[in-house]
Amino acid sequence: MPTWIWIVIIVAALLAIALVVGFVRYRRSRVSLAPPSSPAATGGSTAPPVKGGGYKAGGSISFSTGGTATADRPAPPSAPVEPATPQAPARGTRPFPPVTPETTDTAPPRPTEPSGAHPVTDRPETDGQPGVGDDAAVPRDSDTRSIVDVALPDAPIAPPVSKPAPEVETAPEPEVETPAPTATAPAVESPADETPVASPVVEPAPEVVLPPRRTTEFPPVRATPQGPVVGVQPEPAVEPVAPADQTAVEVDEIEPSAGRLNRLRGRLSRSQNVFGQSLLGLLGASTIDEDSWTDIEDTLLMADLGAGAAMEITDRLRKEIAAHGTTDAAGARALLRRVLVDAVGTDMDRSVRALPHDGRPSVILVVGVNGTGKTTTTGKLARVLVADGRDVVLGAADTFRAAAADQLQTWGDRAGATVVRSAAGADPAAVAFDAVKKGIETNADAVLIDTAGRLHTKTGLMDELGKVKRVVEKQAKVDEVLLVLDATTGQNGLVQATVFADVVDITGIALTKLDGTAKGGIVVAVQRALNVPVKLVGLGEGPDDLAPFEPEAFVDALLG
Ligand SMILES: Nc1nc2c(ncn2[C@@H]2O[C@H](COP(=O)(O)OP(=O)(O)OP(=O)(O)O)[C@@H](O)[C@H]2O)c(=O)[nH]1
Repeated sequence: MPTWIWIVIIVAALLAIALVVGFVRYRRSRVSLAPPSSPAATGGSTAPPVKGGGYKAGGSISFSTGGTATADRPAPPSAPVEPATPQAPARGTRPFPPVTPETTDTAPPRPTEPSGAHPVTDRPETDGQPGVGDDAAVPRDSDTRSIVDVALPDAPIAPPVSKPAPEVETAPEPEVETPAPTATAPAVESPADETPVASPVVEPAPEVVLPPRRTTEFPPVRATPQGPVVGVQPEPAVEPVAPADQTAVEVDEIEPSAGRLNRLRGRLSRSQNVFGQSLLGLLGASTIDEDSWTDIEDTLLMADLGAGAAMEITDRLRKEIAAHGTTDAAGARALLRRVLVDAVGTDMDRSVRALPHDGRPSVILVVGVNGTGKTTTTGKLARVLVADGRDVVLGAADTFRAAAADQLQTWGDRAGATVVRSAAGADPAAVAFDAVKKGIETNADAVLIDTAGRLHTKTGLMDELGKVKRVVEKQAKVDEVLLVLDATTGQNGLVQATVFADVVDITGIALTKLDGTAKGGIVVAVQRALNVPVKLVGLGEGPDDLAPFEPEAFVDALLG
């Protein structure tokens, strides 16, 4: 036979082999899912369809003591930690979606911004990226945006709060007569110079009115003339203190924290179902091909999981479906649930270190960018503690925004917690010091310190938070540094979170406004970026809309 015939035969044979191999590989990359006609038809698949999808976490917020254990970092998440900069995927086939500056785009002009303009426009070097001190939401510096504007949901009449009425106290004599520094520019000081300046504490004396009455709104906070000044009066930077008229305040009935999540059922699923339904829609298709996997990864990215997590979840889901030979939508859904729960992490200590130890109150610093919900979360947490029978002192160390102390005062009054505050513009560290001092003197269980986040430079933030922490630790250990993050700001919030983590040792995250976003994947992203667990989630503006974060309930709500 001539040579050319042999060559033709060999080439034809090679082509045939290549075709067969290509077809087999193509078939393997497709996963066919079809609804089972019967259990037998599905090989006895037992995964039941998940119903409801509401946030059904059964537990209450769990508290623990700090003490020596608090020096330890929480256990790392099961998944590997991504680099701190979320825009730089560790490995990836697609670039991370650009950060959408939706907040800065849509935020109205800030009338009370000191410079008269948004800081982003002031800082061209940021290239439009958010920075420390940028508002997470529409700025609310005016007195018109405080908790007094928030309507409370109807609450059933509950038994009276069985806490003793806090004593009416006069402001203590300041221990140090050194002039207080003005708060506009906290100076970097050596530890030796950080003897806190006793601020002119305006001690509220919440009057407990028994029996408690059903209330649906906070009474307006009425300004009263400034009381006599004790000690050295710091320069008021914004406006004089307008303490609440205590006689007008009633103590709320507070819902017990246990079981309250039933009331929040559905809040999360309503906002997140876009994400969950998209994923389930893709997985429920009759075939899942390469394009489907790409769409699944994109959906995870759009939910703000971060590039690394989105790719890992997609890869693992793909492998699991292939390994289990899953051929039905319910089975694929069960696998998706398991993969997502693992990504969120079930082995992290999510208890809030709010219980006293060593004969001293626990101290919790609440930090975060302004507008994220720090004051609200501080107030909500105080309510949970008080409902659990704890004595709580609140420190209004957010002295930057004039209304912040009033807002916290209202939360404290309504919950029956003591509030330590000072004039606007006072040294936040002095207020924090006074609050802890008060907590120790009154044998309180927990001192929650609300701090300001409006600092336009990392150095300023470091100076202020660092000083607050150091000054507090002259008296008691800081057991928990709770970073409050606004879930609606997504990756923007994540950038700011990493800055805070550089400044203080964050021990827990409170993710607020999860009721208003479909980007619940930020839970995974922020845990990976900071290596710190999400401990609390805010699911509404109501006073009891704070819930413990429970991975499985959260994922169930995502999947609707
Ligand atoms: N929907 C919703 N709104 C929330 C939640 N948490 C807080 N908010 C609202 O977010 C807004 C800002 O809350 P604040 O507690 O004042 O925020 P902040 O971080 O203390 O702000 P600054 O004092 O300016 O630093 C308020 O209108 C709150 O009612 C939440 O979980 N869900």
